[in-house]
Amino acid sequence: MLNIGVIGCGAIGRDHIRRLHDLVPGAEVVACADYFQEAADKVAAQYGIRAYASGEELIAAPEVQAILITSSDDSHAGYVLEGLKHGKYIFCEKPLALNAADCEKIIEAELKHGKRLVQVGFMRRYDRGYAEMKRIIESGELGAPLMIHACHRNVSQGPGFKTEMGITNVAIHELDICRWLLGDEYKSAQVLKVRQSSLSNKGYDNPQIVLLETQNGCRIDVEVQVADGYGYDIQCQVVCEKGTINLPDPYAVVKRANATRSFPILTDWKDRFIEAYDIEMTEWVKSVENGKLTGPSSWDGYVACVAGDALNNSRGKGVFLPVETIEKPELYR
Ligand SMILES: NC(=O)c1ccc[n+]([C@@H]2O[C@H](COP(=O)([O-])OP(=O)(O)OC[C@H]3O[C@@H](n4cnc5c(N)ncnc54)[C@H](O)[C@@H]3O)[C@@H](O)[C@H]2O)c1
Ligand SMILES: O[C@H]1[C@H](O)[C@@H](O)[C@H](O)[C@@H](O)[C@H]1O
Repeated sequence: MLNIGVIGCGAIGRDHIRRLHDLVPGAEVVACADYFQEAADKVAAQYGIRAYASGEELIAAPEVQAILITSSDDSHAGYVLEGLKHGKYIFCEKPLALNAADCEKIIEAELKHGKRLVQVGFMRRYDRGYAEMKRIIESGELGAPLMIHACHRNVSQGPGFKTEMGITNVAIHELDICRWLLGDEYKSAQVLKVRQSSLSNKGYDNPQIVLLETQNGCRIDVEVQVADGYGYDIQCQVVCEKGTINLPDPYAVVKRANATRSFPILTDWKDRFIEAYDIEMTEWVKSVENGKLTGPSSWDGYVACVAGDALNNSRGKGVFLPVETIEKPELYR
């Protein structure tokens, strides 16, 4: 059994605890912590586990063999570095950090262990639709990929949302999945402010358009809507030389009534990617037990943040900025 401690008992923290407890073989959640003690106490009472007073105490606890970080974005890098100090396996929800500089510190600390200890929560890599798209691209049957048109639409945002988070919190998924699908790296990036939705009247840009160019010359555009008012809608089309590949919509029953065919659109990431999260957690636990992580690495978390930095720095400038990484260490090749 892998004894796991979870830092962050909010929406996804509780969802991952449920799946680790109910579904994932070989996993046991033994501890939790949250900035708000009541949140941790509630989860601890529900599962009969120990609530620690801080993330740091949980990380240091001898009973905790592996750490799951599901606290807010700005706390990730600090907890990952703390976990690495203790040489523990860490699953960190996306983003790995708020910027590339913090990711570099994580890479440096992980390299000292000579093995991978960190996995990043880019769960789309475990989604059946994206996996099949990658298989088709790699088979070469449609020729070279030329372009990706994608969109990432959320229903609404809570208080405190900022324009930059449209990149670091939201589009970060596309920044990972596009390079993974294409097997290519980014060359330059630019974010555009376009005509604003009246639903965005809360102090942040909505929509924004993310533009990327890859080293092989592919062009990528991602529409980022953080408040679309209608549903959680993730779309992706890869245009290849001899055809196109589309991410399937999630399963939905079609209703025929009142001279209309209709089907529901999901509103929550929890439901949209439920299968991907299940597979992600199962594979993570298996790979920790085998002593060899196989999922998205600190390097992947870093590259997404390098592109994210370029995008956020480009805002309002009207130019593409270069996406430049450090040399890729052998550990991540
Ligand atoms: N992979 C995905 O699709 C996915 C989906 C949802 C959320 N996430 C990521 O997971 C994280 C949590 O998201 P959420 O939707 O559950 O948010 P949330 O606000 O519902 O929960 C965050 C929890 O972390 C706690 N917290 C905040 N700062 C903390 C700190 N310094 N130490 C300990 N606890 C702290 C909060 O009190 C809260 O209970 C975010 O980083 C988010 O980007 C990823
Ligand atoms: O934290 C969430 C999560 O990562 C979702 O997958 C994403 O679609 C949302 O935009 C983001 O706020």
